[in-house]
Formats: sequence, C-alpha cells, structure tokens
Amino acid sequence: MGVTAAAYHGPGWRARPGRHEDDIAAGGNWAPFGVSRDFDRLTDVALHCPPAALLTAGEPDALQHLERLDHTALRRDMDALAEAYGTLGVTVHTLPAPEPPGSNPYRGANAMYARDLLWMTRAGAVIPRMASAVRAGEELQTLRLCARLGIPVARTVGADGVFEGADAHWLRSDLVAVGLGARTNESGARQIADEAGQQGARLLRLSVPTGVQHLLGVLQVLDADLLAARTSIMDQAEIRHLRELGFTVVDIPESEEVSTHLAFNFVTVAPRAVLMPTGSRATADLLSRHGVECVARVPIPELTKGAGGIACATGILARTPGGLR
Ligand SMILES: NC(=[NH2+])NCCC[C@H](N)C(=O)O
Repeated sequence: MGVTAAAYHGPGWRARPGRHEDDIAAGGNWAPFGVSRDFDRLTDVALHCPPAALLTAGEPDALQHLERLDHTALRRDMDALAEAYGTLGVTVHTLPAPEPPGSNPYRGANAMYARDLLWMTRAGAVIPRMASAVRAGEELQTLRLCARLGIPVARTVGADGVFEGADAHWLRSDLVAVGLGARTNESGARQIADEAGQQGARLLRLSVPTGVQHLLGVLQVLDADLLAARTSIMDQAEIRHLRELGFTVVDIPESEEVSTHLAFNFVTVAPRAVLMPTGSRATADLLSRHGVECVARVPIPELTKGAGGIACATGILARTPGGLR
C-alpha cells in the first residue's frame, strides 16, 4: 500500500527544512531580496514611468497631480534617477506597465511613485491597499513585478485596511514605524503589525501630520539609531518617544527647499549616505553635521509636479548590511 511511498509520507518523504525567511535569504526558490533595516546598503530598486496617455487622462487634480505632467520630461527625470542608481551600483528593475483601466480610468497614473506600491520585508513584499480611488489597482503592477523577479508576497493588505508603502520604515530589524493618516488607517496598521510581529518586530505607531501624504514625508532613517525628521510639524510626544528609544533625531526645519523642492524626500543608499534631489543644499548641510554624505544629486523638475520626489519614486526591493564601497 501507499504508506511506504514518499508520496504518502513514508520513509522517503523529506519535509521542507527551515523557515521561509531562510529560504529567501538562501536564494534558489525565491529571489534573495529583503529589507530589515532602512539604512542598510540599497541593492535593488523598482522604478517606473507611466504611459503618456495616462498622464493626461484627466485634469491634474483629478489625477492627484499638482500640474499637468509631460511624459518626455518625466521620462528624463526617471532616466536621471535610474542613472544615479546605476552609478551607485544599485540594480534598477522596471515596474510593469499598468493593466488596462478596470473600474478606474486613472489606474497607473501615479505608479511612478513606486515607493507606495510595496513594503519590502525579509519574508517578501507586502502588497498595499492604496488609499485613494485614483490609485486603486496599481497594486497589480507590484504583483506582476514580484512574479517576474521571484519575490514572494508576504501578504496583501485587505479587509477594511488601507496602507501605502511610504507609511512604513524599518527603524531597526525589530522595530517598524508606521504612519497613520489619510493613506494608512488603523486596520492597515494592524495588518502591518501582524506581519512585523510574525517576523519578530514590533510596531511603533506614529501620526502623519495634516497636509503630509506619508510618514516618509516627515521621517527618514539614516543609520542605526540615526533619524531625520521634520520635527516642527510633528507630534512632540512622538519625537520625545523616538529619542527615548535611543534614536538621535536630526531636526529638519521647514523651508522653501523642503516644501517646494522636496529636499527631505531623499533616499538612504547606505548608512549615512543619501541620494538627494537638486536644490537641497541647506538640508544636505544639516545632515552632513551628523556625518551623512550626499553621494549624488538628481534633477527632478517634472516628477515634483506629480506631488512626489525621488524617495516616493523609488520602490525599495532589497538592502544588505554594509557600506557603499
Ligand atoms: N510616497 C509619496 N509621497 N508618494 C507621492 C505620491 C504622489 C501621488 N500623486 C499621490 O497622491 O499618491
């Protein structure tokens, strides 16, 4: 009878060893992509430029853009960003094209802000549930990317939750900060807490100030225990709490370059090494006092018209411990 066959778990049956995270780290079945600290050296990112027709499919405000976007100009910004990553040794992957419009005619018109479209963990990608009707369905582009690269989906935010990738930061490998606001609600945060918990991390809930889209807009991770924050517009008790947890928080004051040129919207490419947009000199000077080096500057005049900068445009796929060179 079958009981002696491996197919029926007889002596020849070999149970799968280890944990999912170990499988991923080892490569083989899954791409060895993961993030457990947002200051580790960046190795892989996802970028995207939406098709021209989508950028003009409606009035800018209906698309959640600030001004009408020109495809050629946006392409130029995205190419400059990709080139900067290439120079830094970061591999650029392209997010697949959007699905044909389902119930949302604007689906994909904001997919250049790939940071919002996934949250990477050491157990794979968390597929968000975009908070606005305009961005609903962009999640499919992430799913396709994951399938293409062999990245497992750790979970998909569901039920009554909303969550966007830019609302989560790995502050430490056992501490995840989530921003609650218009883009992530309590149900979304609970689902992120659940996933983090399963990976041995706890959740720190922070509030996203009114007029700011995501946590990424007010808090950045620079190194182990080193953060940058727009402290003057944040909840003071939350800042105190971060400091009590052992973090040094660099205060970034409100200024023209922060509000208009999105100087705070930088990307940490390695411990104390950041990629910044052009027009961010004062912010770069502040960071340099803490030993943070701006390793390159990218001009993004068109990208900012869509209400996001280089950090919003960078889907974080993988980081690995170690410095830049
Ligand atoms: N992570 C970010 N801040 N992304 C910017 C997103 C901008 C986009 N127009 C939106 O409203 O969704």
